[in-house]
Amino acid sequence: MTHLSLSDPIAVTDNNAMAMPLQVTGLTVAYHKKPVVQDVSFTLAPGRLIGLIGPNGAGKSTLLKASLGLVPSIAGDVKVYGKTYQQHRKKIGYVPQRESVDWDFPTNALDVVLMGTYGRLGWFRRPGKHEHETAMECLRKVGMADYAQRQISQLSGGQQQRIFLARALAQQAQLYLMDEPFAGVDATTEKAIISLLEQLKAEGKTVLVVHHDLSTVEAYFDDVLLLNRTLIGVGAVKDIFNADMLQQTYGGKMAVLQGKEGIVLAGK
Ligand SMILES: Nc1ncnc2c1ncn2[C@@H]1O[C@H](COP(=O)(O)OP(=O)(O)OP(=O)(O)O)[C@@H](O)[C@H]1O
Repeated sequence: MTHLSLSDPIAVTDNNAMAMPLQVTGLTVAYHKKPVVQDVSFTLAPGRLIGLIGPNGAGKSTLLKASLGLVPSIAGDVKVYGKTYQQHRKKIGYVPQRESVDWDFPTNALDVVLMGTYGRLGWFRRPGKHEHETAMECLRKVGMADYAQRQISQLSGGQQQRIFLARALAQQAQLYLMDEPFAGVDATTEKAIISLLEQLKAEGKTVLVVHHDLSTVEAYFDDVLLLNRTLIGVGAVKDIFNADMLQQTYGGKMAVLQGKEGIVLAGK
């Protein structure tokens, strides 16, 4: 029998070397027995910005929440870098819808961003100097350093959105799931957010973004997921973001017009 000494190289077989950031297979989620996401399967590749597109009530938020284990699924499987969400929790950063949060909670902006560092700290360790510096750096990146001590209830909607992004950045995740980060923000904030997303992509991270403005999809994203309870399509924007696929996604609710400036939706 041979024994390894401490100086021997240890061969590690990494079964997950090729594991993708997010792999969803046959996912079905129901509220009160009514399926709102049905048999959805897709894989997200590393270093991509992906738009999750679909009409109101299509199941976009539910799909994100189910991927994170925040709502139970009744069928299917979700793998994050080849493992369960619980095993790779630290690799995912989640930006929920702004309305889903109690902004009257008495805390300041810096503390909200510090919460992003908790996952890396583990139990019983309080954030120290290093975590404070990380949180301040993230606030700087979203242009909110001057508001660090401000109560979150006293921030505007767009500023709250930036704080959420800073918190996600502080998590130093590999995969980000963002629920409408552009909702209710002005043009300057929108530009700041998109340049942040591009930075994350340049670092090899994957960002899935629920997005409603069809006129910016081609400019912002590499890929799209088209959802209306079932998955209508997934792929590169240039391949599947077209009037025909959008008609299938939005159904009779909208007329999809191909204008000079891109896709235009008109209510019927
Ligand atoms: N907690 C819940 N309990 C019961 N039904 C729910 C719950 N959350 C969402 N739903 C329903 O599930 C469906 C999908 O909702 P979801 O919020 O995932 O859609 P969405 O695509 O994100 O919509 P929007 O674009 O309007 O934000 C909707 O019909 C909604 O009413």
